[in-house]
Amino acid sequence: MANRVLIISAVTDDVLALRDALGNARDGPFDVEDVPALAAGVQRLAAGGIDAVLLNLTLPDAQGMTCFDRLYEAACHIPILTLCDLDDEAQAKEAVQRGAQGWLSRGYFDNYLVPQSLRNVIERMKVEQRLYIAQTRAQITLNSIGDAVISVDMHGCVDYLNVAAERMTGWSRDEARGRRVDDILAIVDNVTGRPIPNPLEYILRGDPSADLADECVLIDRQGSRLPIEDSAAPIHDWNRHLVGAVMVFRDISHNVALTAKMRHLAQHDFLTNLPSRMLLNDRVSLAIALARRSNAYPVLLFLDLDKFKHINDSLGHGVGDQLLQAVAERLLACVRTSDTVSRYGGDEFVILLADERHPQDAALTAEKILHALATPFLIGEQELHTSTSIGIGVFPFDGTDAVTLIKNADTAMYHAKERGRNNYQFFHQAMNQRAVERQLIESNLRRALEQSEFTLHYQPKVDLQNHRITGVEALLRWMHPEWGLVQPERFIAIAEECGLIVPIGRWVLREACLQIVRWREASIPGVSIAVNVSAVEFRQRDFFDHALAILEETGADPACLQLELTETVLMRDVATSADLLARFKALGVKIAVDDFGTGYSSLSYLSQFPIDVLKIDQSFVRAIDGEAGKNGAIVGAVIDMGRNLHQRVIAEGVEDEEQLAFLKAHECNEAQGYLFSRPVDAALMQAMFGTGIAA
Ligand SMILES: Nc1nc2c(ncn2[C@@H]2O[C@@H]3COP(=O)(O)O[C@H]4[C@@H](O)[C@H](n5cnc6c(=O)[nH]c(N)nc65)O[C@@H]4COP(=O)(O)O[C@H]3[C@H]2O)c(=O)[nH]1
Repeated sequence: MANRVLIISAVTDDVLALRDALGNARDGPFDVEDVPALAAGVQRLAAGGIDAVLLNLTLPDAQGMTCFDRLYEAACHIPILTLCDLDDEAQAKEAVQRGAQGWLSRGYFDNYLVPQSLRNVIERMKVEQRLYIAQTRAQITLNSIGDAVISVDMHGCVDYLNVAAERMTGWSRDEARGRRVDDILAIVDNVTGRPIPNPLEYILRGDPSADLADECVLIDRQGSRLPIEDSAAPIHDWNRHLVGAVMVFRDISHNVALTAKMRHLAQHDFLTNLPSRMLLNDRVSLAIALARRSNAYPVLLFLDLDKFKHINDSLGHGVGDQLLQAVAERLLACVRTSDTVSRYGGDEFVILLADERHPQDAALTAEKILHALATPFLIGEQELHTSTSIGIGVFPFDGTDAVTLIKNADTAMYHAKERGRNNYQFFHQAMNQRAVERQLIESNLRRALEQSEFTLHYQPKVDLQNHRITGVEALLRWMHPEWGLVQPERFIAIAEECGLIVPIGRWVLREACLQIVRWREASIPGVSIAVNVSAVEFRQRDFFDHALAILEETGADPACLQLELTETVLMRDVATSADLLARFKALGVKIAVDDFGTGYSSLSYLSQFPIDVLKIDQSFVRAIDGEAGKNGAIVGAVIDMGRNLHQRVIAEGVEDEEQLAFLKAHECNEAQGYLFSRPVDAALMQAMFGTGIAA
């Protein structure tokens, strides 16, 4: 099929032959003024299937060139040939530059160019144009994608870079072209930092399956490091011969940063930013593995803040959190950067001294920590005092794996707590016996209720003006069939931890109410019995309902029942406590604040509760040391405060006459202690009501 060529010519004679040769062409003559019409015509014809446009380049000046521009524009997608004099090659080249896809010498026509040759030229030009379009499209695509593309020839020399590759390597296409690819970028393994051969080399060597590093880093012209993900593929010619390779890579710094952030979050404590329990385990395992090959003795310090719960409960979690952050900072300042300070949970911290050469040196670090935490913390307006108990476990003596080592350091920490807090203890095997005993007590406690192994003892409270018994405190005793009498100090805390305190507390309350009724029936009416209520019990939603049911069921007079709660328990949730106390008050039940002076309660809050009795903690009473002493001053102040708030003040743990004299001198209302009587069983107590108190 013949090609359809549009011939546009200002002078017709030199293209007439061509027109004749092609048979189906259209032509001029045309003038400059005709250009707009021609442009419209070209466009129309282009849509109708013109194969090529032949322009006669005889318009010499700038104005003429502008005309050509318009026509090229109108003939978009159609190959444009330019006809010119051989002598005026420069002019023809300019036309090509402006958009013509080729040019023909007028000499062709003078020599009677055969139509077939012209058709070949047109066909070639059409192919070239298609190639041009495809190439342009590929070029635009390659430059608009975010991935970098570099291709090399068979010698590994760069022959192409897209814009992203220019940006990421720091080399422009012109600068890079012809250089070896290794000169313009280096790739190293992100983990080992060792250079990795460029994947293009594998391809050129015919080894596309070679193992490439998962995490690699590109080093650019300036030496900056950029994490990348790459892939490479061979380039073949039409004979399927390898002629080069292309590498595509992308900047994954954002992903790497995100992954690192997520890993950090997973491995660190949100509040203090210290390594979490999980990361600590890894570090301990690693330290143990390294220690096996060196002379190191990794040491673990297990820390628990003393009385942190009091601070958290009475001053709120916000203050507690800030204190933990401040403690974390001080701990970090006590160790080397190669050591690990981790938050193990709540108020527990574990420190790994990974490279200790002399295990006994851990004692120095422990002392440093005790000293660092001894300075009060200023949180907002509050000056807070805390201390810590530290357990120390040393590899390999106290455990040869992370779990055992941490567990034993924890056990040693408990031992430090039992030793009066604010001290450190190295682990030794005997401590494990203590842990075993805890376990044993817990399992036996479960049985004790069903087997009726509990009983209540009573300790009298004495009016200091007339030495009359004003009431008693009920104190739980556990008669174990094999172990004999077990004191509350050995089992109450364990019962609280495992939740058994709830059924045990209900038993105590029922038994105390039954005793109120029994004494009433024995003609000793109006004996007030104080019952200890632990935090776990008080927090039970149905605590009030159960207490009410017990009062109703036993028929005990609520006015004879007194609930003893520590200030910490009351301050935990002030609104709920106030509500609950108001409900008990409405029944006629009395409220006493136990262990007063040991918590952090704000007096303004305390004054909001309907409290009948303040019980001064026995630690203050025991240390009454004369008017000038600090504890004496505290006891005196509490007595004054209770009097002003119209509350009765009871001093606990009164053991000697000197204490009694001091309390009397300060007009303390009541006292309780061995000076008057130890806790005794109900029968002995009943006898005491008849005979009175000796002291
Ligand atoms: N050194 C000395 N100690 C004196 C003196 N006078 C009384 N004590 C002891 O001090 C403790 C006073 O009870 P607490 O402070 O409520 O402290 C009680 C209380 O917190 C808890 N507890 C006892 N019974 C119960 C109970 O039924 N329920 C709950 N939740 N806790 C109880 O166990 C703690 C210890 O009870 P106990 O061993 O019976 O110890 C009693 C009592 O025997 C004294 O002059 N000198």
